[in-house]
This record gives sequence, structure tokens and C-alpha cells, in this order.
Amino acid sequence: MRFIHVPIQEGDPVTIWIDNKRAFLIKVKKGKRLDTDKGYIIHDQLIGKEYGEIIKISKGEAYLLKPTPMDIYTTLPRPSQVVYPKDASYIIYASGIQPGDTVVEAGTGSGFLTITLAYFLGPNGKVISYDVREDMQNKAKQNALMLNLLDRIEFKIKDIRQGIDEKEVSAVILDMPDPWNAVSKAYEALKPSGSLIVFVPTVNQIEKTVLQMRNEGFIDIHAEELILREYQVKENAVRPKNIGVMHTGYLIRGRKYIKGTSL
Ligand SMILES: C[S@@+](CC[C@H](N)C(=O)[O-])C[C@H]1O[C@@H](n2cnc3c(N)ncnc32)[C@H](O)[C@@H]1O
Repeated sequence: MRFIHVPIQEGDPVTIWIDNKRAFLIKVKKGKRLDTDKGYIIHDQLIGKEYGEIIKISKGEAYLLKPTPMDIYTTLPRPSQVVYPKDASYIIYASGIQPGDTVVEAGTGSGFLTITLAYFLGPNGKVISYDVREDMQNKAKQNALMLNLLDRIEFKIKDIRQGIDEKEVSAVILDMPDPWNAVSKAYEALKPSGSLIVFVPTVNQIEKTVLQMRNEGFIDIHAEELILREYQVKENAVRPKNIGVMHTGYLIRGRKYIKGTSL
């Protein structure tokens, strides 16, 4: 099998991986330089290389990787709490969305879920992302720009509780303090059989949200928590890591049915 050499060009995103504690997501720009405690990298030296290659730095080596959504968690700034990879990937699976679909979410926050959705939905898909705070969306835009995903996202400064402009969307995803107040708006925006997914950090928010979903025309409602444990792998000392993210939040999912359908 022959591999096609696709050279890295100016404007391409690259994850510079040195070790598990040192990964940097950059966008290649002529004349720029990345400084690390293991040495520096002049962006110009990356042009013409390909993803997967190794380059020399003053205190060792760095690997050039094509960024994936996983890299945003280790590299990009997060001014808000974010949806973690274990929850984001389950959201995609449980919602049944497919590349090319349109999905609405609120709030944008740091844009981590937005970016993951945009990456998955592909060039024909669209994420419509609502937030009440412009400063949050500006940060999220910078993050999305790092992966060249801005053209798959529409950012809106709007309180989603006031209504969703889009109709017939495949899924609505809510990560905001009072999601129960947006459930009726999600119902109006969704295609019949579409999914509402809600992420909440406390148990108290589950009950209010689920009761509201039951009242508003959702079925197949579940409240779940995902627990992920990373392992340290050292010779003769393989065991769960004793530090890491212990709690993220709870996921609530349900499907829209058509109210009042005759039998
Ligand atoms: C926890 S952050 C979202 C994090 C985001 N999901 C991520 O992965 O980066 C919650 C966001 O919801 C926004 N928000 C709160 N109430 C809202 C509302 N009624 N409509 C739209 N956005 C809202 C906040 O401004 C905040 O940016």
C-alpha cells in the first residue's frame, strides 16, 4: 500500500507532541516560533513535513500529529467548565446524529463540545451554538479557528430560553445552568424523533430536567453518568492513576414524539 505524502502547509493545525505532559496545538505561521522547556520550534521548519514525522529539538524529539478533538482538551484555553471527551463522545453516539446533520447547542462556553460536534458532523454539517456571553463565544471562536472548523459553526448571541430560530434540527444539546427552562424550545426546534441531550454537573438538576422533558413531549428518557479511569502503565506497577478528573457531570437524553398523534 502506498501512502500519499500530504505536506504540512502554512495555516495547517499541528499538534506538537513531546511527551504526555507536553503537547502543543499550533497553527503553522511563517516567522512564528514555539518555545517549550524542551527546546523551541520555528514554524517555518514544519512546512513541507508531514503528520506523523519526528523532528529534532534541543532536548530531544517532537512528533508532528494531525490534531483530533482529544488534543483540544490538553492544549486549548478553557474559560468555562467544558464537556469532557467521555461525555462528548457519548453525546454523539446517543443522539444518533450523522455527518451532514444540523445540531443546536447552548451554551457555547469554551467551545469544546462545539468543536467536537463540528469535527464529527463534517464539511456538510452545521453546529448552531447559542450563548448569552459574547466574551465566551469570542474565546470559543479562537479555539475553533485553531482546528480550521469555523465554517461548520454558526455562533449566536442569544438566550436559548427565548427560543431557537432553527427548525427540524437533528439534535439539541444543552449545557447551561437551568436547562429545564429551554426544554420546550428544544421540542419546537427538533425533528420528530430527534434527540435532546442535557449535560448537568449536579444531581439536583437531573430531576427538574427529566420532569420537564416528560411534560414537554419526550420519551425514552434516561439519566446517566459515565465513569472513565485512566491507568498508569509502568513495568510491574500497572494500576489506576491516583489523580485525574473524578467527576464531570450527568447526561440526560430523550427523544421527541409528536404530541397528539392519532392512533
Ligand atoms: C459550562 S459552559 C458550556 C461549556 C461548553 N459546553 C464547552 O464544552 O466548552 C455554560 C455556558 O452556558 C452559557 N449560558 C448560560 N445560560 C444560557 C442561556 N440561557 N442561553 C444560552 N447560553 C447560556 C454561559 O454563558 C456559559 O458560557
